[in-house]
Amino acid sequence: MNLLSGIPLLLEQFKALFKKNFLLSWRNKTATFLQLFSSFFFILLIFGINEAIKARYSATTAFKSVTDPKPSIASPILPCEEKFYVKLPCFDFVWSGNESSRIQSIANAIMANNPGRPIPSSKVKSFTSRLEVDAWLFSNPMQSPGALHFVERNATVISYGIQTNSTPVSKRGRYEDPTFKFQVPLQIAAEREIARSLIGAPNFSWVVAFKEFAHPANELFSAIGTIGPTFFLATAMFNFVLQIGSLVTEKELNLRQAMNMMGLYESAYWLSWITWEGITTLISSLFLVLFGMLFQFDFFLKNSFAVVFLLFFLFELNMTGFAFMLSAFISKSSSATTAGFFIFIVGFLTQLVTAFGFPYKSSFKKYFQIIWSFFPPNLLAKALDLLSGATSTREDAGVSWSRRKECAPNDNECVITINDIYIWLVATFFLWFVLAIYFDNIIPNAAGVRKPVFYFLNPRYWTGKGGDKVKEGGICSCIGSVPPQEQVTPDDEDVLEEENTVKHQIREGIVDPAVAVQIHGLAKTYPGTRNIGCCKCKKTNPFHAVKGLWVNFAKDQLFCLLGPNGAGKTTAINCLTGITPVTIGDALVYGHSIRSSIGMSNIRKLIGVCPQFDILWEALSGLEHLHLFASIKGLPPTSIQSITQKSLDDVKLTEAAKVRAGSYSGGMKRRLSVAIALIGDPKLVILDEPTTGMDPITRRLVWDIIDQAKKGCAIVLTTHSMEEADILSDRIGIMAKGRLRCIGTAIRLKSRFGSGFVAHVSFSGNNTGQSPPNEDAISRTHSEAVKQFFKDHLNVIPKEENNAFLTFVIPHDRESHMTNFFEELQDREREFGISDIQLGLTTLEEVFLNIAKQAELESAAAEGTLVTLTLTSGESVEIPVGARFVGIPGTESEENPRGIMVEVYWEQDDTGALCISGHSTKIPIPTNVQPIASFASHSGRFRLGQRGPVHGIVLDPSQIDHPNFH
Ligand SMILES: Nc1ncnc2c1ncn2[C@@H]1O[C@H](COP(=O)(O)OP(=O)(O)OP(=O)(O)O)[C@@H](O)[C@H]1O
Repeated sequence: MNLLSGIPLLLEQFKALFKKNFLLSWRNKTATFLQLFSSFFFILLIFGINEAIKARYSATTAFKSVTDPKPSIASPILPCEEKFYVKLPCFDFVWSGNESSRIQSIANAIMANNPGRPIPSSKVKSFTSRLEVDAWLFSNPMQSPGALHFVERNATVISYGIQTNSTPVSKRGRYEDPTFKFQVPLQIAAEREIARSLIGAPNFSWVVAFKEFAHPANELFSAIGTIGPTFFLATAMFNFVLQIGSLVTEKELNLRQAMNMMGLYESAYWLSWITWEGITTLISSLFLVLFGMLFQFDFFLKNSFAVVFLLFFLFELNMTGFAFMLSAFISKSSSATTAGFFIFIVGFLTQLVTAFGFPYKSSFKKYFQIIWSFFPPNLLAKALDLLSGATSTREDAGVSWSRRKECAPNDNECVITINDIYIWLVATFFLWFVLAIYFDNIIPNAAGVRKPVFYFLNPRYWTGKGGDKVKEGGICSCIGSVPPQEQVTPDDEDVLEEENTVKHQIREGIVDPAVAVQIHGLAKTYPGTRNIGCCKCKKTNPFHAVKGLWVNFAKDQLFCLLGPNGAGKTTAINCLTGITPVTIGDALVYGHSIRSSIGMSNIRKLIGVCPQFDILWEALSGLEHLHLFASIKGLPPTSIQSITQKSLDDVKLTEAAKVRAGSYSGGMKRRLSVAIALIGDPKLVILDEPTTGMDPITRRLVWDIIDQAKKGCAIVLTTHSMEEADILSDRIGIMAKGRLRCIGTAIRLKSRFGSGFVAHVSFSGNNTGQSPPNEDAISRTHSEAVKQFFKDHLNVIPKEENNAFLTFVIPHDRESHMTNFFEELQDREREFGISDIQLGLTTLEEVFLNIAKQAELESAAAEGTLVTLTLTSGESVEIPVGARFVGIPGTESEENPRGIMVEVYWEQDDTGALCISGHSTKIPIPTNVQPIASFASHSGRFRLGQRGPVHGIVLDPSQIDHPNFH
């Protein structure tokens, strides 16, 4: 099939990723709703606050246009109880000057002539002097709203003064104005009665009225200008948090890595995100402006639509770029909200500072303005200030599109215009976007790999001819020097032969057309790092995970890589897929080197990978996953539909094709991962534990699929299921401790590393142990006879036995006697009471365990790892992990001059580590058997009567040939 490449592939990938982004947003409706419509709630809130403030000032005419102001007549002296805050008993007024009878009569006239309410004398208090009044006011606060001080200068001059409590107080949202409520009535009454007294006309009078100026309605408070920056920043934060969350989730769940492995172009990835976010930003800004107009804010109605819309669009777009940049530093999607909250708080504070005039005033240095403008919320605050200033009064016309480059109407300083703010927002958006891509490259990805800090200075990077060299560890971590790996010649003849074949092919330049992947000397050392964190220094040691792998993977074959946990299988696979850089050596996949970036990009077109853990979007269906990965691989768009349908049929997911992967069972997810790996007929398929979590029926189905996929491609499979390896593989390699320990077909491995053949003899009759005593005795006789027969002919004793069956392990060296032996045994079946004889090779599991034990033994020898073997007889000895034959120190006697030994049985625990499961009966150590040299240093030190552990003597298994041990 011809796959797309170049620009058509880029476009196809872009379309598929854009669709994926759309589907993810569509499925996450609540988040998308908030992203698009959160502005409505904030505009509604601003509207509510605006209305509340207007209502608060409703008593004033400030918000109304007044052309013909109405006079208001000054009120009489009010009862003191009408003061908002007063202490009872209270006085309507107090006065001084009561030594003068004339003043006395003026005060009495004030009380008697108060319009509509003569004041009783109990509500008035008189004093001789002003000082006495002050003393009384001081000791009786809040008991009188005002005081009058009269002084009779001479017959024609009476002077007076007024004191009022001028502190304005409010009650239920209404302010009390002490001047108009108490001072003016007292003043009018005092002047009136003084005038009457001086001119001697008791009815002399005049009217005083007050009028405000005629004035247009004022927009005294601009809610948008004052609280708008904070609220619109909050609106943008919804987008911000969701964008960081989406980007980081793809990194965190290795989804991006999976797409990269399948050949995703970085450019398609970024382009799809920025386009999608650009569209959502455009729509949400449009809604914001429309909601503003709907609520009839002058800000939105008077300023040109284009001016306001462009401001919000560019601001939100800028915040998107900012989110992209920050996402490079965040590795957990759950941290997105924290990052968003932090930016909001910082933005809120800097906007507050901006609202106070910093730094957009001519008095501030230019560089303050430049630094301040790098943070988008500050630019928004300034723009909102300018635009709301341009609509602060009814007469202001706002900023039109053509006037965006001019100073805003009420901006006297004119340090920055709306157009300047647009330019800043666009420029910094590109800056954030470029930084986002840069940081994404130089900050370690999920596999701990990054590009060098100055990678962009390498011309080869831009020409696409390499320059994609990667590094391991963070920027702030010092990678220690990688210690060289010692070159070890394989012990195993097959592994050595494979190594020599590969070396020969390389030396002679032989290109074997049957070979799909040629791995030569591939080694991977995870470097030790020293991370300098905030308060601590984290140090890790270098670790040799793969120690020189030489192997060919043939076309049309399945190579199964087995090995205990931590053997280095996944590391080797990650090197092949380009996730992890190799330390030494190389691999050629269909001739393309994994060490070259061009080679790697060609390899990505050839491979399909089913990773160890399912890498799927919970919200996308199986069909959508296959469509996406088919497009990433570059399958022609016309064929995608039929190919994906077939893939789904193959893995029996047709019925669940449209169900979201999040609701798939573990087995269904694995099947989908296998289908993704096989889509587009890759030439090399890498399946890392593909059948984990599958039930036996589904597992068999997947085995069939894998078996069929072998045609035309090479498959590398890792598994912990020996049955799977046995059934599927053409060749098996078992790795342990980073090295290939054995290689060959399943039969070859069994015959070379298994302990031989397993014979299973079952007896007829009731052998359950419930049989009558005479029958029981007969079956015991049969059993003893068969045991003797095996002992006499093959020199083996049963490995397992009960009344119903006997199991014997027959070593390979007795293979020549077996034909005659079993013929005779079959002939004498009736005589021995045998119902069934089964003969088979030992299992792959046994081979695996033997190899694992051997590797553990080697590493224990190197590292000196010991475990305690407690014998059934009660003694304890320390033995290296994996040791099979162990001599017990201190058991030497005349009868057994070399002492006693046991065979130790090992099994693997849940974590794959070896642990002791039991031991054989004790037998004398044969004279020819020697301890293994590498363990001699701590073997056999007999400590009877001394402190400290007793170390067992590790004996060489190749020298032991005792029937008890087979
Ligand atoms: N990034 C890393 N840094 C340091 N050591 C690592 C890193 N990744 C893996 N290792 C170590 O390398 C060794 C091999 O790991 P690997 O995952 O390749 O084993 P495996 O054979 O695939 O095991 P499993 O069967 O459990 O998947 C392990 O000891 C592991 O701890």
